[in-house]
Formats: sequence, C-alpha cells, structure tokens
Amino acid sequence: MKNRKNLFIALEGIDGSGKSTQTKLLTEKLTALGHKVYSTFEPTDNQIGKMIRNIFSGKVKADNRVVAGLFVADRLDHLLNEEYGIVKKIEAGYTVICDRYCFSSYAYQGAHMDMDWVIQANSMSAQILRPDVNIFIDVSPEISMQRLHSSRDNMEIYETIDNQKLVRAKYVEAFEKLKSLEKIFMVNGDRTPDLIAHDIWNKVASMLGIEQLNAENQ
Ligand SMILES: Nc1ncnc2c1ncn2[C@@H]1O[C@H](COP(=O)(O)OP(=O)(O)OP(=O)(O)O)[C@@H](O)[C@H]1O
Ligand SMILES: Cc1cn([C@H]2C[C@H](O)[C@@H](COP(=O)(O)O)O2)c(=O)[nH]c1=O
Repeated sequence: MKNRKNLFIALEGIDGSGKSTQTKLLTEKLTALGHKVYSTFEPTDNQIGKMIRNIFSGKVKADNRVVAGLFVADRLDHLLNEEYGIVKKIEAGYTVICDRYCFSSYAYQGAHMDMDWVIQANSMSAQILRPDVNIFIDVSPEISMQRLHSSRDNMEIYETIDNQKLVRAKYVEAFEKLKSLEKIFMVNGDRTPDLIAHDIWNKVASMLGIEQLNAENQ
C-alpha cells in the first residue's frame, strides 16, 4: 500500500473488547506526532443514534429490522453531514478513528437477520468510504463480560455471554465473506491495553510510513 498522510480507521470488536480504550491511546499517539485526528463512534450521539440508544437501553421497543434500518441512516448521516460528517474530515486531512462502522452492523444485525441483506443495505456507506483498515480487537467473550460487569452499573439488553459468542462468530463470518473487498487486521484482545496498543500502532505506523522515524518511541 502507498503511504498515506491521513487514514480512515475503523475499530471493531464485541462489547467490552477495548475499542474506546484503544481509540483513546491511538488518538493520543497520533496527536503527539502532529497528526490531525478526529475520533468518533457509532451509534452516534446525533438524532438517529439517540433513537438507537433508547431502543438498546429498553426505553423504546422496535423490531430488529427497524434497528438495522436506523443504523443504515445513522451511518449515512455520520458520513455525509455538512457539519460533523466523516467525509469532510477526511478531505480536510484528519485521520478519522471510528469506534464501530459497517462490520458492527454485519455482526450484530447479522446475528438476528440475513447478513447478506445487512451488507446490501449498508453498501452505500461502504462505497462512500471504506476503511483503510478495520482493526478487530479479538477478545474472548468470557473476558469481555468480566470487564463489562466490573466497569458498568447497567448492562444493555443484548450484553449476554451467549450474544457475545454469537456476535464474535458473526464477525468471523463477515470477515470471511468480505475478505477480498475489505482490509482486516486482527489483534489479540486478551492482553494488556499496552500490548494491544503496540500491535495497533505498528500497523497504523506502517500504513502512514512512519515506523522507521518513530521506532524509538514505541
Ligand atoms: N486490555 C484490557 N485489559 C483489561 N481491561 C481492559 C482492557 N481494555 C479495556 N479494559 C477495560 O474494560 C472496560 C471496557 O473497555 P472499553 O470501554 O475500552 O471497551 P469497548 O469495546 O469500547 O466497550 P463497549 O463496546 O461496551 O463500548 C473498561 O473498564 C476498560 O478500562
Ligand atoms: C455501530 C453498531 C453498533 N451496534 C451495537 C453494538 C453495541 O452493543 C451497541 C452500542 O455500542 P457501544 O460500542 O457499546 O457504545 O451498539 C450494532 O448493533 N450495530 C451497529 O452497526
């Protein structure tokens, strides 16, 4: 791959896999090296994302197919919005780190309905902006559940060990289906945050062509 000045990076994984932790560490590392970084997440905290969060917290009831459609809309707005859209940020030279993107829909919505339908429904987002890399933090469901229980007061309705196992299997299925189209980088998430961050940094630095220059800082 030709070295790039700015990247679109998606972080993926089951709940509690450490995406937010790694988004923060990678943002700090890149910022310290003078890169412009925009870190963001899905579901967003905009209008459509808020609707999704109300469904997940159990406040509002909705069919799984409606949830899948809301994620399609939330993602398109996240990409295209004039004010906070990712496309504009990329054009302005920011490296965008997105905590969850299309693969989250393939895995989570694909766990309850036809995955090919979900892939098709998200095809416009995938065509507008495909991540330069999808980083999958692969944590065992048992460990992720322990982390969630010790860090949360309330669990969301889908955060059960059986669902975590199912979603992990669906991620693997989606990676296999889309391996010729998407760049996927897997890291072992059953380790300390620093070791995971080290692997992620090696990958990102090599894509940006800065691994030699900053090797002593790793
Ligand atoms: N590698 C790690 N080892 C141990 N604990 C970790 C590790 N990474 C994150 N944690 C802790 O686990 C909890 C969940 O981490 P984090 O919020 O980063 O995960 P997440 O994937 O963003 O979660 P969610 O999907 O629920 O938003 C936090 O309390 C965090 O401090
Ligand atoms: C983007 C996206 C997310 N989800 C689910 C996955 C999580 O259980 C919740 C909230 O995410 P968070 O990282 O814990 O804040 O949303 C989903 O089902 N489909 C998606 O496309």
